[in-house]
Amino acid sequence: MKKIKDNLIEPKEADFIKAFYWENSSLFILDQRKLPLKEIYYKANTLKKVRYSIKEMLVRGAPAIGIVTAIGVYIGLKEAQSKLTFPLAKKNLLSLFVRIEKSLSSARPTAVNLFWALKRMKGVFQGFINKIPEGNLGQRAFEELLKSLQKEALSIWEEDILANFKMGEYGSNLLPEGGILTHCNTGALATGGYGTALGVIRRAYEKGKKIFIWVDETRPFLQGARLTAWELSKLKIPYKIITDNSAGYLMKKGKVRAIIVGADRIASNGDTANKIGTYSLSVLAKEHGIPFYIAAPSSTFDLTLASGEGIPVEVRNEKEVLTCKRKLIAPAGAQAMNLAFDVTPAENITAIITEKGIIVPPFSQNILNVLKNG
Ligand SMILES: CSC[C@H]1O[C@H](OP(=O)(O)O)[C@H](O)[C@@H]1O
Repeated sequence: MKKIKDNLIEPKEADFIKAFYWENSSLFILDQRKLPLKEIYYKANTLKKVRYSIKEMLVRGAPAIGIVTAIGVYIGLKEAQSKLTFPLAKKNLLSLFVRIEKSLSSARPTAVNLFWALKRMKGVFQGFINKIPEGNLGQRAFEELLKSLQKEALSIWEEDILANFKMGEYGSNLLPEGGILTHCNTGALATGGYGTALGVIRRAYEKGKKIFIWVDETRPFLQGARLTAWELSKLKIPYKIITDNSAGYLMKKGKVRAIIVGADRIASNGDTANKIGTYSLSVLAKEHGIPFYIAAPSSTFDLTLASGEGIPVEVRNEKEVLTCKRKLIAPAGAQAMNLAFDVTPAENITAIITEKGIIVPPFSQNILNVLKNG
C-alpha cells in the first residue's frame, strides 16, 4: 500500500472493500466520507484517532461503531503502555481504562452498540485485574491483559459477521419479490461485514429472489446515494437511487413491496431509533399497507429502556445540512436543525429480524423470548 499523507493510505487493490481492517496492531479505517469517489484508508493507531474516526463518521453504522470501539479500547491501552512504569498500581490502570472509556463513549450517543462493546471490553478488563491478587501489575501481566482485550475485540467482530449471515438467512425468507425500499446504509460498510438490512437484501438476491432496490439517498450524509449504491453496484444487485421525498409516492404507485432498514438502538417495547427519515417511512408504510422490517443484531437492543422515549437522539453540526462539498448551499447566516436519528414506534414495525430469529409483535413480550432462547 502506498502512504499518500499522514495516516491516509490508499490501498493498491482490494476485493470487497471492508469498512476497516486490522494489521500489525493498527486499525485501518475506510474513510466513508470520501466514498464512492475515493477509497482511502485512515490509519487509526491512537485512541484520539479512533475516537475521531467514529465522531466524524469515517466509520459509521451501529455494529461497525461497536466493533471499532472495542478495538479502540485495545489501541488506547497499547498506546499508553510505553508511558507506563511497572509495576503499575491497579488504581492507575483503572483510571487509565476509565479515561479510554470516557473518550470513546463521547464519540456518538445513539448507537447502543458503542456502549455495549465498551461493557464487553470492561468485563474482560475487570475480570483480568480481579485475578491479580497484589495491588500492582507487572509488564508481563499487562501484555497478557492486552492479548485478552485484543481477543475480545476480534471476537466481537467475528460474532457480528456471523450475526449478519444469520439475519440474512432469516430475513431473506421474509422479503417478497419486486421493489424493496431501504434507507441509509446497512451493508458491509456499517457492520463487521456483509450487512444487516442490506445483508438480508443481499442474501435474498443470492437465493435468486427477483428484487429491485429503491435506495433512499438519505440526506445530508447521503449514506444511501454514496454508500448503499456503492455496495449494490459491487454486488451487481439492481437498484435506483431516489430522493428521500420520493418514497411516499412510489409506495402510492405500488412500486414498493416491502421496506427494510437497520437500527441504532431498540428499546424493550420495540421502539426503534434509526437514521432520520425512518419514522416518516414507517408512517407511509402503514398508510399503504406495506410491511416494514427492521434488521439488527442483538447488540443493538437496549433492554434497560422501557420505550424509545429514553433513546438519546444525536444532533449533528448544522454545516452537514447547510453545505455540500464544503460549499454553502443555503443563504449566508441560515441555520439548520440536523437531527441524525428519529424513533419509530413499535406499532409501525411489522417484524424485527435478528440473528436469534424473527421477532413479531407484541414486541415487549417477544423480544426477551427470542433474544434469550433464539
Ligand atoms: C447496520 S445499521 C446502521 C445504522 O447506522 C446508520 O447511522 P449512521 O450512518 O449515522 O451511523 C443508520 O441509522 C443505519 O441504519
